[in-house]
Amino acid sequence: MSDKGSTYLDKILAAKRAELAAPRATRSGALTDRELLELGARLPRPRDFIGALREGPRPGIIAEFKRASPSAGALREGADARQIAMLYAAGGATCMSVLCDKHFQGSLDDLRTVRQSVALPLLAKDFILEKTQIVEAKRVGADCVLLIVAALPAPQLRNLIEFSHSLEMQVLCETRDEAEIDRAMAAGAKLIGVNSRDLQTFELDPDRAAKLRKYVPKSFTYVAESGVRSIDDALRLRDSGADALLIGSYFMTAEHPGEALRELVMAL
Ligand SMILES: O=P(O)(O)OC[C@@H](O)[C@@H](O)c1c[nH]c2ccccc12
Repeated sequence: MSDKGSTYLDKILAAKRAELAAPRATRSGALTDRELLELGARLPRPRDFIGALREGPRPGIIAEFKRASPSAGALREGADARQIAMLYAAGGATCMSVLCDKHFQGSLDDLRTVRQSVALPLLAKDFILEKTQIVEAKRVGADCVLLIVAALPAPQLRNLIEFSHSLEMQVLCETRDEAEIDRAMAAGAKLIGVNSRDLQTFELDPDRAAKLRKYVPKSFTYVAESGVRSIDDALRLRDSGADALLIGSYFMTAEHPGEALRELVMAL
């Protein structure tokens, strides 16, 4: 891909900025920081996403609802968020992730549907650039939000982490190298993800999450994100010391997503 040097991530972020700049129907669109905090604080208290990963069997599985991806196209025709969520819960997922961005054919409505269907802690998987998005994610029932280090300058990253924490929401801070891991930890993240897929090119480096494990102290919770395509892949990541595995496509493309998940959980 990459016309004129712009990457997948650049394009998705540009689209997200345009979306955020457009007049919004939601109530939180034009609020001050203080009003946002007040609004967000009144919403129901989130579940303990990190606690579930640390207390459950290791590694915990964060099973992702993902209709499509820019690199692979549609993963599951007509995927139903409620049905998949119930299969994931019954199959033994520790937590769930729901893709909310339109480039993945996702939406906040999917997250709301999943929240109404299962009691698992939920991650809002979106490209978050501002506080309104965190309040909106909380409003539809997210317990944790994704913040991508490569998408956020350091002060903004710290600010969004603090804001999430003040709403009692947790943050999965996504990184791709040692420098980004350092930035995530310095910004106050407790849950650190390493994405084995490069969001600039969507290329997969299957060993990345295992290789970078050593840069994150055990007091943090470490998530290996993307690229699990077999039970062997999951076992390798377990053996590298990942606390949790974030898996989408493998389950979404399985004939029986709940069975594929159950088999994987049994093997770990
Ligand atoms: O489908 P996979 O390879 O199992 O990957 C899941 C998840 O890690 C991936 O969807 C993801 C990780 N970080 C992201 C950031 C934005 C969008 C998507 C992602």
